[in-house]
Amino acid sequence: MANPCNIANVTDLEKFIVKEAPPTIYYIPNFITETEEEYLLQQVYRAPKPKWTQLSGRRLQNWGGLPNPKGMLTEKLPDWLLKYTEKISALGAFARKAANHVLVNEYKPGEGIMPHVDGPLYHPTVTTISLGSHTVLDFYKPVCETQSEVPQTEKSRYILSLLVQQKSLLILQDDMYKCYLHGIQGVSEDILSEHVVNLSSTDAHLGNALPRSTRVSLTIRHVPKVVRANLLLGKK
Ligand SMILES: O=C(O)CCC(=O)C(=O)O
Ligand SMILES: [Fe+2]
Repeated sequence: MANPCNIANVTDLEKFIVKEAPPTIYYIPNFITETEEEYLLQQVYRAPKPKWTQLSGRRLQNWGGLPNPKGMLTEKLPDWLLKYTEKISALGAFARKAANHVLVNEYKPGEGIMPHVDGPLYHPTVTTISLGSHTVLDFYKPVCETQSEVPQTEKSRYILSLLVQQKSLLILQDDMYKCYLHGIQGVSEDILSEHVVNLSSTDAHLGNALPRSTRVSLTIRHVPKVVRANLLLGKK
C-alpha cells in the first residue's frame, strides 16, 4: 500500500506533533491516498442499513463489539477496516496493543458532536481517519471544580481548534485524551480564525470560509477489557 508520509513508528510520528496544543496531538495530513479514501467510503456505504444508528446530530456504525464496563464481547473487524487498524497499531499508537474497535461517524453539513471526552473504556488514545470532507475539531478545558464562583461557559473553556482535512490521520493522547474535551460545531461552513492552530500544514488560510461536505470519520481505538463469547456460555 502506498504510504505517502512514510511513517513507520512512534519516533517518526514525532514530527507530526501539533506544538501549539497541550500534549499530545499528532496530525498527519494525507495519511491515505485518494484511491484509499474512495475505497473506504465505498465500504462504509456498502454496509446494510441496520448497521447504522441514527443519533440527533449524526449517524454511526459500530464495529468490533459494544464497549461496556463489564468487557466488550469482541466481533472480528472486517478486512477493509483491519488493513487500517493494523497499520495504525504498527505505528505504536496503542503502545503494544492493537486497535480492536472502530466507530464510523457520518456528519452532513450542519451536523456535529457535543464536546465530550472519550472516557475510560478505551486505552487513552483515539485515532481518526477523515473521509469526504474537512472538519474543524474544537478543544475545551474540563470544568474546574475549584473555580465554581465564576460560571464556566463553553466559550470560557474553549482553548483552540484544529483543521482536520480529509485523508488525514489524527491521534489524541495524554492530556488531550484524558482531560480536554473535543467537539465539532454543527455548522455548514468553517471560518478559519486565528484560533485554528495548524493552518500552515494545509492549503487553507486565515479568514477562509470552508464549506463542509458530508464527512465520514473512522474513529479507531483499543478496548482493553474484552470478554470471549465462550466464557459467556460458561465454557472454558
Ligand atoms: O468525528 C470525529 O472526528 C470525532 C468523533 C468522536 O469524537 C467520537 O466518536 O468520540
Ligand atoms: Fe470523541
